[in-house]
Amino acid sequence: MENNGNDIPSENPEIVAFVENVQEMVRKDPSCIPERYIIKNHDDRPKIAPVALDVPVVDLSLLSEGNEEELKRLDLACTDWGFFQVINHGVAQEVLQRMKNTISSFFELPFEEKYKYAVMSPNVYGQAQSFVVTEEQKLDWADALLLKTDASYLEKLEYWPPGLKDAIETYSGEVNAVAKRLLCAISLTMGMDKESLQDMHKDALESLRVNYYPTCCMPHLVLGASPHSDVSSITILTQDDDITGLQIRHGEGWVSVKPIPNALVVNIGDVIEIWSNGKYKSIEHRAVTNKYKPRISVASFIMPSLDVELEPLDHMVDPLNPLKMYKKIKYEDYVMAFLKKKLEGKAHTKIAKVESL
Ligand SMILES: O=C(O)CCC(=O)C(=O)O
Ligand SMILES: [Fe+2]
Repeated sequence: MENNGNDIPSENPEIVAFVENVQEMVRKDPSCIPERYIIKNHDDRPKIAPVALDVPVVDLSLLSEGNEEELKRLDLACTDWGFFQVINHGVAQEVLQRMKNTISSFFELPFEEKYKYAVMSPNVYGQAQSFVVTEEQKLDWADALLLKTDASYLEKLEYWPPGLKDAIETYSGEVNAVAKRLLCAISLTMGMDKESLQDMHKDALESLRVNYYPTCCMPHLVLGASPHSDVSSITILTQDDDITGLQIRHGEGWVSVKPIPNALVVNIGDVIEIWSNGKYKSIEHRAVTNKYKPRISVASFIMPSLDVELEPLDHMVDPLNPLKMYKKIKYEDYVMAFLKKKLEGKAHTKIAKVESL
């Protein structure tokens, strides 16, 4: 492993993730882009202004009232896009703003301060990729702070960077409430009782990933986040209002998710794709960088408990969708397999796919 002074020693040789801190690298020399970040294949390089289409927007207050038209909009969004922006979600603008400000302040701290959180398992701060499995593997132009935010970890606040505690606790409490309301609406659109998905998230896990994408002098050569789908049930994302960075696969190409101020971006994760037998899509997405301004995004992953056995729900295997696309797999095994591989689009979903498909 190359040592440039930012390497974080790790007891675990498997974790070579903390090779370099991108923010520090850019601070020292904004014109330097090491080989390991440059995407060789031209087709995989990001197009900064791809297809101009807007992802669907849904109104959570209407969904929670059971508005039929809005539920239909949600159903289409989950089927055709796998992504949607949520407005009227009830999270106060101040809560979102405080979260973003607090995160910005954290990333402005000297490296040595942030570094203290690098090895404080279960939370980590460091290079954005959790597992870098080969020396050749391309690295993402990003740093990340990973925090477990479900009830069992909220008690272990000593792991949390001071100053972030209050903002994150308030924010994740509110996001949790949004998640519950969304799970109710999605239960309905999947033809189940309102409480069904919530019941399937007893002892749910939740983790929060704060992504920090430093500026890059040649944004067309690197990716902030490599294409991947999330292993969650749903992911709820807050992003900077004035920078477009998230792109999702749609049709033949990539579509930018243009921020709507104070809206939350939600995507269907692999768990709901499996439960719905592929009707709802866990769509590949990636993040691009820019020359002008660092970008922050905060992703909350809502996940079932690790001992849940995933497989398509019986009623989702219907005459329209008669073949089971996924076999039974324990969620823990699914997540572990994901973590051991480098991010490669939807390659990790293969472990749950029925072979003949
Ligand atoms: O920064 C973004 O917009 C995307 C982040 C993301 O996909 C993730 O953290 O899983
Ligand atoms: Fe993601």
